[in-house]
Amino acid sequence: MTTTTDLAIQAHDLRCAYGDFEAVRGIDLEIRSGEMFALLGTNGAGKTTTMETLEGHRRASGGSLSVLGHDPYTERPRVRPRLGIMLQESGFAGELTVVETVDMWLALSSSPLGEKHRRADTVAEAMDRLDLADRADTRVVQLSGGQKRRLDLVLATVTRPDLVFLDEPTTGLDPESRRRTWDLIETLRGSGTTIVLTTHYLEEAERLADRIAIMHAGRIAVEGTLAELVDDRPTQISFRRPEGVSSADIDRALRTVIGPRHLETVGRDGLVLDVVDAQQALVRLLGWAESHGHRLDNITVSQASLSDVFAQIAAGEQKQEVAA
Ligand SMILES: Nc1ncnc2c1ncn2[C@@H]1O[C@H](COP(=O)(O)OP(=O)(O)OP(=O)(O)O)[C@@H](O)[C@H]1O
Repeated sequence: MTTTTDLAIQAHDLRCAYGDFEAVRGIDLEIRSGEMFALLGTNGAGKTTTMETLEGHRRASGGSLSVLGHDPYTERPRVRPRLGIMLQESGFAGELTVVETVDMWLALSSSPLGEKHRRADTVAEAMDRLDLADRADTRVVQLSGGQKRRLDLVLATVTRPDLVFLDEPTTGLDPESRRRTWDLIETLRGSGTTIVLTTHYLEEAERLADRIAIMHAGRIAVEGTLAELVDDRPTQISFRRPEGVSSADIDRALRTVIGPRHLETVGRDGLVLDVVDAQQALVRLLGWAESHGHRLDNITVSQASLSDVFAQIAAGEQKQEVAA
């Protein structure tokens, strides 16, 4: 059982409004200490508003919220020193060098890492971790987009916060930089830091997050581990219709032998079956082909993914728009 003290963030019926418009419409969140939690959502779902409220930048318009045991808005001085925040857009002074920027950030932050010698060690270590050591004396204005993003991450984590908010940490990075950033985020989590992440890259959430919530229209549509989110979704088996077998014949045979949840023809002769038990369906499919002397080409089996879950939520959105 999770006790309240294990929770870094606890929200109940949290609401956030812009004037009369309620952007966040009553969400419940329980994020455990040391957990990596991904907050995803369709466009305009309310992720940024939620993050800003959790960070203490915005006052909730309803419900209750506790971050590290305090109200992040009214008790900001108690919460802020323990937070690291990586924003989507950083406002660095371009004329400062990388090391000056990190040093100034530490000096301004209310973190306990105040002493000068410890500060120097911390800056060097952080820059090293993020492959920015050879850019220490480069002016920020001269950094590439990817290097700026890594500097954002240095600033969010250099004070060794208990709770870090990462807002789209790998947007604009090439695949190699993205992978390196993922490694760093995993190292951060390994050190016991609680991390709340937003991202538009679903594979990023799949790879990094312990639990995932997908928001839609101000509410949390689904929430759980990746396995919980995809578990009751069908697996897809696809293959090419064997030569000499008509669509009607194969349709009849597959419905009898496998009984798929859904059967679809793709293109001229591609077939896609949604099945619940992939192993059983495959055995039956191959048995049927063998016994009838058919050859099945291009067989693929694909497990349901986060993108299927996301697509279904987004499709619900389109239906609502049409109905509206
Ligand atoms: N300052 C504001 N004033 C009025 N409405 C706002 C304001 N900021 C955001 N909204 C609205 O609140 C809703 C949620 O916006 P929010 O930026 O939190 O969504 P999001 O999930 O981060 O979206 P996206 O992924 O598209 O960036 C949207 O309908 C948006 O238009």
